[in-house]
Amino acid sequence: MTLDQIIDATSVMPVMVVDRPEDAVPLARALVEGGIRVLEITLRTAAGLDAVKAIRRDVPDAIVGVGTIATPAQLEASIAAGAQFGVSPGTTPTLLKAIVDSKLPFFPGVATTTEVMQVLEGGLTVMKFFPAVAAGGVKMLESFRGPFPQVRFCPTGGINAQNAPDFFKLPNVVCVGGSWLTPKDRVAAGNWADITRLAKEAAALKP
Ligand SMILES: O=C(O)C(=O)C[C@H](O)[C@H](O)COP(=O)(O)O
Repeated sequence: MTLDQIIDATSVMPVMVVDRPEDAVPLARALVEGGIRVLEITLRTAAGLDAVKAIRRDVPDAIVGVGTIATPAQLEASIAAGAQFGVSPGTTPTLLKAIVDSKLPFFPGVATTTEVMQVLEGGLTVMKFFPAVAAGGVKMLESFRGPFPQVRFCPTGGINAQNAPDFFKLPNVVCVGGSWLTPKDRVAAGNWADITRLAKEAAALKP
């Protein structure tokens, strides 16, 4: 899959923190049922890569990416687990080189103009803007448009159903990411119906 195909399939990208491996497949199914197919599984928990493998195997309609990739070794492990794309919170020169070499569709994280320029040096023009609200939110992305009209962003961090529409109004926003679709208490309780409801609401946010 190409990065553009992934972008076309997404509007809100759920940032999933999977604590219990057995939650991965039902959680992914609940999101897909609600119309959210492009999923980011973070490496914040030990279960992350096993969750990717399980969802790739059992939820064929999902498009599965790995988030929180911070090192080339994590990138390699993500590809081995079946990641269809990657996401990082920030971008070091070492990680950028590994991303470019791997050819894996990727949303490298940036929060400043210098970081945007460093990622552009690697030839990548789609970036995760993180932490979106704390780093300047809508105003910052509007300001990025002047010097970087070719760059498209997936803002993540502090975004929810209330403020997401403000981001979708920006021409340089292709999707938004967030953890609000997968509240910890709902996942812990196995309340998949509620997750499907949140996914349906989120899927309707992008005009
Ligand atoms: O773990 C990662 O890979 C990250 O980069 C951070 C997440 O994308 C944000 O923490 C999600 O933000 P919230 O929606 O505000 O919870």
